This record gives sequence, structure tokens and C-alpha cells, in this order.
Amino acid sequence: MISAYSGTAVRAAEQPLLDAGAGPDLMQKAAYGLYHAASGLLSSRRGRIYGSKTVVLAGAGNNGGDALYAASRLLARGGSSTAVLTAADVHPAALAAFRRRGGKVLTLTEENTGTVLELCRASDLVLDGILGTGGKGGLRSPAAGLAVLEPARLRRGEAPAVVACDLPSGINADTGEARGAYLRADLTVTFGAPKAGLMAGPGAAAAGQIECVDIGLSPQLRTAGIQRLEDADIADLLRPPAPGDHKYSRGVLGIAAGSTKYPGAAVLATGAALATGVGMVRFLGPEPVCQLINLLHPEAVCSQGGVAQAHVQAWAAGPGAGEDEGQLRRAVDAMASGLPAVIDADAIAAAGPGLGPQVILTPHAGELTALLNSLGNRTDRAAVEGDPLSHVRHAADLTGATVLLKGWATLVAAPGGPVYSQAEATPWLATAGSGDTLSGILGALLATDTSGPGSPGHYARLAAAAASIHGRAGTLSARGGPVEASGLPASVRRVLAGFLQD
Ligand SMILES: NC(=O)C1=CN([C@@H]2O[C@H](COP(=O)(O)OP(=O)(O)OC[C@H]3O[C@@H](n4cnc5c(N)ncnc54)[C@H](O)[C@@H]3O)[C@@H](O)[C@H]2O)[C@@H](O)CC1
Ligand SMILES: [K+]
Repeated sequence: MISAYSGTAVRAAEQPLLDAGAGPDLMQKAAYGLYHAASGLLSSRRGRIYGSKTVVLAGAGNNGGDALYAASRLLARGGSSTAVLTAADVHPAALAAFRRRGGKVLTLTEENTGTVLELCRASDLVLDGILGTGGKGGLRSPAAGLAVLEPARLRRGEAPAVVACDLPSGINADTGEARGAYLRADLTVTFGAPKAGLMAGPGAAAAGQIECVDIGLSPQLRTAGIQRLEDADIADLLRPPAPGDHKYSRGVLGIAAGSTKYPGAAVLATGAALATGVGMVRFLGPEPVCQLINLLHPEAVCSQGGVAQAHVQAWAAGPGAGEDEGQLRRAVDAMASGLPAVIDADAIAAAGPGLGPQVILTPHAGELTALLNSLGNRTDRAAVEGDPLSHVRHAADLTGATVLLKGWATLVAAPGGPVYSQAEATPWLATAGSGDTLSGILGALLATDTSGPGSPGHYARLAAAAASIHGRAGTLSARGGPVEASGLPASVRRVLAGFLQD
């Protein structure tokens, strides 16, 4: 499990150490970690540090100090480096050390921004040390002019690689918001603990890969702002069949998805649930959709019955329900059943206060906006996309349900409890039918879960695991190209086999 903390919490954890005079020592530890990661990147991209060209963007605070000390170490290995100062009062000791190693220095102005961008593009590496956890708002002029710099991952790997010191400058370390211009990185080397702002909203997309350098803050850090499941955590949540299991003991999932207008959603949700592994799928829906399901997934047991008559351990309802009153009714009944239920798409609009954490709502940003507005919380889609962390937390607290917000980094909030962020997906997964397969995967995890409600956040962890499996299946299907949702179940099977073999 990766635990991320707000920038505010990390600064509070640092304070006693700073008061005890450990500031310079902490900075050297951070700078060494940054140098180590940057030199690894340079070595992998061009074979050696000797002869490499680095540009350090250095702002007024300690973030600039870290970056200058790291660049000094690259100078000592035979690289060349230019520091571009974005403020007048850059860390004096770090700048002096950089100069002593032979680093060149220039000051950024609006007039020379074009020349500095050329300098960056002709270099191998850009170290972004403009703003760290002390940053307030987006980059200001003249530094804002550097935000057009694209990291190598967005330029088919072409130099320069951009490495962010602690966090991409201009990103809010607590929330991941960008309230103005910000830089994007290939790699963010973060100190003490990952910042929550690297796992949500624009910050998650800007950070690139995240590497954490231990500078000895762990004993001071208490409550994580955001957590991320890793392989072992997900493997722990899976329930493969045991000898002696039969179809009913493994878990039966009820699916009320699709409609005569959108039959595909039923097929995709059912296919994904079967690929994730359940004892049985009971499918409820209109006759023509049942016929289609029987044709494509003959193992599913189909009927036009209601939720109350179906013996299941969990529900997946809502994908493709459209305006089908029968399916929307089933979704409402599933929410009220007390059983774990994943509720998607049009059915989300039926959610209100008083639900329990076993109900998992899976909106995209537009659906979350509509839900919050219907609960009296005026907002718009841009606000939700700009600060998804606050909005997903708010929706969970207002409804009492677990809320999974789909996005580049998927966020899952338990009511009053932990928030999880999973970022294994590829942008190619943004395709019709992708969400229907997520419902099927999560429904199957809920139906086969035998550990019960357990600790707070149990259902949020299952939802985060489903998002991770879905994201990995998408990445596996895509292999750098487009994804068809109908191909996802096959990849889900391979992803799960990987977890179960490890
Ligand atoms: N405090 C510590 O002990 C340690 C801090 N570390 C580094 O120090 C950073 C925090 O340092 P600071 O507190 O100095 O903060 P920053 O380095 O983030 O910079 C704050 C400075 O930038 C100015 N500023 C704020 N917002 C701005 C904006 N939008 N545009 C332009 N200027 C702006 C402020 O006036 C202030 O001078 C961390 O992110 C980390 O990189 C590390 O060296 C580890 C140890
Ligand atoms: K930075």
C-alpha cells in the first residue's frame, strides 16, 4: 500500500526536525535522492552522465535549493548545467555550491523566456525546482511561460526528460488542483512521503512516475490523505475458489444492466463479471436482452423477475439502463436491498442520502456533478475535474455510499473514511462500454467477497481493486493502441491469473 499525505501534513511532520536544526541535513538527503533518480534516468536514456546537459529551474524556496544541490552533483560527474532563476532570492548556499561546481546561471524574464525554452529543449534533462509544498496557486509570470514545456513522454520520448522536485510546480500539494499554469513531468521525485496532490486531479496527470525518497519523516506522519493499492493488497482481496466450493458458495452476482435500446451494456457487464470469476450470474432484464445474453453467455441464468426474488450475494445495476423503467426500478431495489451493490450510469441519479458504504456509486465527472447538484451542492463539471478529491469525498459523505469517480486516476472515497487512488489505466480506456466492464468486475469482487464489511473502507478497497484490475486490463489490451471494450474480459482473465500465480 502506498500512503500519500497532504503537503500540509508533510510540512507539519518536518517542523519539529527543522526546529531542531535538521533543515540542511534534510535538504541534503532530498537532493541526494533527486540526484540519484535523475542520474538513473540520464544513464538509461543516454548511457552516461558525463557530457549530459541539465537545466535547473530554481525558485525562491527550499524546492529550488534541493534542485540546485542535485544539479551540483551532476556537475561533479562531468555533466554541464545551467540554472534558470525564476525568483530574485534563490537559496544562497545551494546557488553558491552550484556556481563552485562550474554551473552557469541566468535569470528568467518575460523577454528571454523563448531562449530559455530553446535551452531546455536542447538539453537532456530539466529539473523543475520552481515550487514545492510552499507554492501558493499556479505559476506566475515569468515562470508561467515555461508551462508549455512538454515532458518526453508526450514527445515520443524525445529529450528533455522533465524531473519534478517534490511535485510539479504549480500543483497544489494537498489536492492536486492547478489554479493556474503548471509544469508536467516524466518523473516526480517526492520527499518524505508522496503528496496527496500527486494522486488526484491535474496533479496525478502531471506527475508522471512517482519515486519517493525517505528523509526520515515516517514516524511523524499519521493519517494518510490518499492510499494506493499495490499488487499484494489486490491479491489479498481476491477470493479464488477453494476445493469443496460449489457455484453457490463461490458467490452469485445479480446483474440488472442494459435495455432494448442499449443491449451491449448487458453483454459487457456480464462478460466482465464472468471473466473476473463468480459462481453464477443471474441476469435480470427485458426479454430481448435476455435472449442476447443467453446467446453470448449461455452460462448466465436470465429472467425478467425482480430484485426481491433473486438469491444473490451482490448486485451490479444501471449500465445501459437508459430510460428503461424496469431496469431503473431494479437498480433502486438493489440499492435498498442491504446487499453490496455497484450502481452505475443512469441509475446513479436515483441515489440520495442515507445509503450505506456497501452501495458503490461509479459516476464519471458529469454524473458526479449531476448527483451533487441533485443533493443541493451547486457545482459544475469544471470544478469537479479541477478538484476531484474534495468532490468525491463530499459525495460519499452526503450519500453515505462509497463513491468511485472514474478518471485518469480513479478516486474511491468511503463515507467519512479513506480515499484510494488507482492510476494503472491508459487513456485508450476512455471508450464506450469501458464503464460497463468496470461494473461487471466490481460486481464479481463484491459477490465473491467473504470477508464482509470488516474495517471502514472495506468496500472502497474492493472498488479500488476493481479499478486497478480494469486499468491493467485496458493497458494490456491496448499495447499502445486503441481498446475495444468487448476485448477487455479476456485481458481481465490474464490480469487476474497474474495476481493469483504470484
Ligand atoms: N522544509 C524542509 O525541511 C525540507 C523541504 N524540502 C523542500 O522544500 C520544499 C518546500 O520549501 P519552501 O517552504 O521553501 O517552499 P517552496 O520551495 O515551495 O517555495 C516557496 C517560495 O515560493 C514563493 N511562492 C509561493 N507561491 C508562489 C507562486 N505561485 N509563484 C511564485 N512564487 C511563489 C513563496 O513566496 C516562497 O518564497 C519542499 O517541497 C521540498 O522540495 C526538502 O528540502 C526536504 C526538507
Ligand atoms: K517542483
